[in-house]
Amino acid sequence: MTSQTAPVTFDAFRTIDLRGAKLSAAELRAAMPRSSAASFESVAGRVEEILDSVRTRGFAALSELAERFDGVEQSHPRVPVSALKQALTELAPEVRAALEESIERARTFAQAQKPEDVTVDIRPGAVLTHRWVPVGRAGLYVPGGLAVLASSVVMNVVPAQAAGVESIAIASPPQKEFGGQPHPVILAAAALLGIDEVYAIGGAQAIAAFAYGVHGDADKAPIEPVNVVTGPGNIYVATAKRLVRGVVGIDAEAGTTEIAVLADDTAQPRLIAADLISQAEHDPNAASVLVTPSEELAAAVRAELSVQVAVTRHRERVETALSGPQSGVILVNDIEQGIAVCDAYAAEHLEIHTAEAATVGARVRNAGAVFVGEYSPVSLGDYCAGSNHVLPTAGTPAFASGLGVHTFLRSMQVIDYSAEALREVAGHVVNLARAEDLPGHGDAVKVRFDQH
Ligand SMILES: NC(=O)c1ccc[n+]([C@@H]2O[C@H](COP(=O)([O-])OP(=O)(O)OC[C@H]3O[C@@H](n4cnc5c(N)ncnc54)[C@H](O)[C@@H]3O)[C@@H](O)[C@H]2O)c1
Ligand SMILES: N[C@H](CO)Cc1c[nH]c[nH+]1
Ligand SMILES: [Zn+2]
Repeated sequence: MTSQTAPVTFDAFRTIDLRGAKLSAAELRAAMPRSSAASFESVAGRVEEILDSVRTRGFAALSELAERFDGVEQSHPRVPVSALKQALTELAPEVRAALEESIERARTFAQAQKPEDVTVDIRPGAVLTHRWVPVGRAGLYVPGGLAVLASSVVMNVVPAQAAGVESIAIASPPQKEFGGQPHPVILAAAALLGIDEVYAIGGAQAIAAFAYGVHGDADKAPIEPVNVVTGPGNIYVATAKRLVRGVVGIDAEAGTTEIAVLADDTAQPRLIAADLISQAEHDPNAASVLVTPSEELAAAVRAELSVQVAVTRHRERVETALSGPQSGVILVNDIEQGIAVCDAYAAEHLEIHTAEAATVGARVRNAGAVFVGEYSPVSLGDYCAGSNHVLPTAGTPAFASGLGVHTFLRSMQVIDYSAEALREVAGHVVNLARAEDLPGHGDAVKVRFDQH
């Protein structure tokens, strides 16, 4: 293990020492570093108010919220198609080339994810099909607060298109310096993917507009409600998605970014520090966590953080994120306990920097995505791996999945029995209906075979 030595170490990156601790599953989960500042509970009340105001007052509420949160005046949030075309024309060639590469890789992976329909002859003449159907309309959120994430256009749109969604709309916050439109690279990415329905709406209000729709009038074209809302965002966006779930489907609560790194003494502190910083720069509430049995590595990563944080572009944001209660080093006895800790934490991104990294990675159950070895950094997945960067956060990777083609598909069972096939099983249907005291069910089968 080599490292530049630094005069000071990043002491604000705190330690949780779990070596020797005998904790139940619930105690282990409770010991994980989490922020209460950016939690569902802390913002749910305010987000509910925003959702209600958009649901009940439509465009008037959207325009007030755009002024309050984004500092722009807005009469209608729809971005003209001409602005999308112009943004694409003016897109820097190297950014266009990078977006095209990102699209190409994401599309290859998305196409391969498409599930096949399954048809089974349960008995002669009794045919069942498990059919996959794309949702009709999807609303995709693209962040544009602290950073404008044009890459999230690719991550949202590509799987929706691969699934066959017919109607796709995008929302992203209005930017004051761009006349109240979303950032031009976001518009260009949408145009590159052939999307022409884009709204300059940010935060929880965008999720509300998609979930409930917005009524139009003589001057204002409506925003049609969608079936599924997807995409990443800050705590307001993630909370809004949880609250509208049920009115619409959602991908996952893809909220404030997290990275966990599981590492042993074969790891390079310089790379780990860079990766922790790369995700901390998303948000002051972002979480960067190192899980290791090596005190020496932990000290070396702290020293590297001191060096690298001092010169990073978003230093203040990164320092806040790294020194928050959601970040730090977790010391464990060995990699075995490290895996248990990573499963309890359930990070959005988990990097494995250990000997036999692929074998260790394969043993992890709970993570949004696993990045194996030192040449698979999260930044690669953020832009160009081909995998999707819209991933569950805040412990939800224990049950939720990242964005993919499946997000935009639902399955439907198709039942097709012939007369003979129904006759064969009719007695069992009648008997089960009788057992449930629902004889009408049995009669609905018998009537088909009654002589008139
Ligand atoms: N999990 C993932 O897959 C993933 C991927 C990319 C980014 N992210 C996360 O997305 C987030 C992007 O956040 P962002 O803020 O930069 O952009 P954003 O677009 O998510 O949020 C900006 C909007 O937040 C709203 N807002 C701001 N302050 C508010 C307040 N006090 N009350 C109510 N609403 C308010 C405003 O409407 C604003 O338009 C980051 O937290 C980043 O870590 C997550
Ligand atoms: N790391 C983010 C997911 O949490 C995705 C992203 C987009 N651009 C840069 N990073
Ligand atoms: Zn990122």
